[in-house]
Amino acid sequence: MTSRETIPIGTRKSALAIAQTVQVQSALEKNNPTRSFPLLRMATTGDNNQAQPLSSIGTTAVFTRELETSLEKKECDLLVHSLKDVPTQIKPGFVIGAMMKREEPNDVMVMRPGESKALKDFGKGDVVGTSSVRRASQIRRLCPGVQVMDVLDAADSPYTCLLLAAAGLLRLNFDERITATLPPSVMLHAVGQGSIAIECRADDTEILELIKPLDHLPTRLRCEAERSVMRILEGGCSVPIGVWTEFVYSGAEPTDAESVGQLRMMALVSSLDGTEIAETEAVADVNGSVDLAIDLGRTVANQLLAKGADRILAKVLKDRDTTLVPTGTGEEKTIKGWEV
Ligand SMILES: NCc1[nH]cc(CCC(=O)O)c1CC(=O)O
Repeated sequence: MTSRETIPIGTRKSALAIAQTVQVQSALEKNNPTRSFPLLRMATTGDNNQAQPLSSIGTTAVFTRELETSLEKKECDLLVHSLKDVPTQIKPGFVIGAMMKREEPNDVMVMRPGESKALKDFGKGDVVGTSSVRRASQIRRLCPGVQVMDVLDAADSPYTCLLLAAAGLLRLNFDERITATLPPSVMLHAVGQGSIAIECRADDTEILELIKPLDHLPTRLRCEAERSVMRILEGGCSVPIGVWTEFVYSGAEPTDAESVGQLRMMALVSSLDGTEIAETEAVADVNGSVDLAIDLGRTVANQLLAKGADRILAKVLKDRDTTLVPTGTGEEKTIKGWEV
């Protein structure tokens, strides 16, 4: 087969999606100066139904399905996604050929310019803006009495703060709007948060070779471990699972960026009101092996199940059907989406 000169990249149209895709495009252009990588921009089910609950339009692949159809029809040869949005079970015939070096995976707090308030001082009267059930349940647990409101709900701004992913803000050059970065002792981030995934057809060896240099092993190992936890727990649906992964070293931290020590993972599953929680952690020598990273995820998932995660998840899924969620203030609100 002759090598392709023009390699279209499929992407969503949002500002964040385009910023991420341009990052991939630049890296590919740099490594392959004789080839071109035009962008093919598409709207997805998730983009077309922003006023509707994600749960009512289907919870899986709402941001990836149309892109995969286009990849299948060979209208494009690779897709760029936030790894966080990619279902843990990839459709047969497709693979994540690269997970790019992870941006800061943490969630952050954004307040009005010049304002700041420590989360420990949050309570009754404070309104926290987020559409994520994972962030909402952890913040309710940490700050009893706070009101959590969907970001889409507010006409004017009643919020003390918003909770968002650091990665999205950094990629859109809103660094200065970050009031505080939340460490894992405060909030565990979403599975895969902060990494960009490049998806291609599983049998397209030419593209697999082309994107291989963009795969970052430490990121791959961390994210495969995280996705393994989710795959076991979710049963196909988005649920409030928070994770944290890091490499730990017995001696001094090595200077080699690709070096991987022991992989440590923390994880939790929380009820929507934050009152019930299963949390755990584990460490394993993964020796650069994706299979061993996946095993660590399995161990963590089983520890969570032993601590009652299945009961909490069953309740969360039941609450999702009614879409009414207690806010901790005695009121009930409708969750518009099931972003994690
Ligand atoms: N939920 C939508 C979404 N999907 C990916 C990101 C940010 C980038 C990333 O997590 O890698 C965001 C925004 C956010 O959660 O604040």
